[in-house]
Amino acid sequence: MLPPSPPRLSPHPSNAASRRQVPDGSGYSHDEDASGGGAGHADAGASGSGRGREAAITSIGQASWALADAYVAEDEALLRARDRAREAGLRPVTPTAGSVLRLLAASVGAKAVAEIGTGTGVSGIHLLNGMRPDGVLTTVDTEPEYQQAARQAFRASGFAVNRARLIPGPALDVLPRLADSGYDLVFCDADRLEVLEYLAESLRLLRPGGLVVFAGVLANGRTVGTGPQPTEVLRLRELLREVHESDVLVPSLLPVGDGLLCAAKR
Ligand SMILES: C[S@@+](CC[C@H](N)C(=O)[O-])C[C@H]1O[C@@H](n2cnc3c(N)ncnc32)[C@H](O)[C@@H]1O
Repeated sequence: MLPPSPPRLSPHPSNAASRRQVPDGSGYSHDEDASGGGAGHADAGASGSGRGREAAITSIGQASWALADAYVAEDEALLRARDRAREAGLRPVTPTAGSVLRLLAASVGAKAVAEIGTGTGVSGIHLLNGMRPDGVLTTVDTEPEYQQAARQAFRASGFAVNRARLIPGPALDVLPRLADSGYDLVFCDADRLEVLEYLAESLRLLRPGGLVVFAGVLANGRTVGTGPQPTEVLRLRELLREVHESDVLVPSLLPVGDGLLCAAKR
């Protein structure tokens, strides 16, 4: 059965597509051109055949993902930050992934969160929304102009200036300066080639019971793809293996957005 169409939950016009966007589990990342026929395109005329059944399932999947993203109801400040990310060619977390970050931050009662990859502040706002009212987000990015946009977005969302510490610079230079066991949650969303180093740093930064979260671990399906893959995909596979085999981590791989790998530190 198709999920109910939610008139009050329909995506904001700036999320809904001027381009046609296919919610296929990678949220807003997957654009389809106006001629249709993309990988996730439902073929209503083919019902009854195997292909038709598959198309119907895909269509239900798309509707479900659209509902999940729309359910979050992002406010104006978040939508503006999202627009700025799009203009900058960045790929922020999807609304659903953002809501998971908010949930996780709230679940651990996060007072201190470290974020690698500020972007224009989309994930940062979701994290701040879940953190304790006196919590501080420490967020690192190589690009000062993205951080300036994020600073404005945090202000527009109503967060006091002292709720966010924005540190410009390469993550692997900045992270060693952050305190051991000083963080409740570490969110990694920067350079996929460095994910193994981010994991090592996260284990040092997290208190016992803290959470580490990696965005984009499915790499648009390439992580499970066959054939030769770029180095960043090989790194992501190593990350998945390392987290899975770790004695100190309790992991879960959520097929949300482009894949959220979450793990609690024992
Ligand atoms: C996908 S965007 C982050 C999006 C953001 N988390 C959000 O959801 O709004 C990745 C960001 O990582 C930053 N970045 C890339 N390599 C980095 C590095 N080595 N150290 C710190 N930041 C880096 C980029 O400048 C970019 O802003």
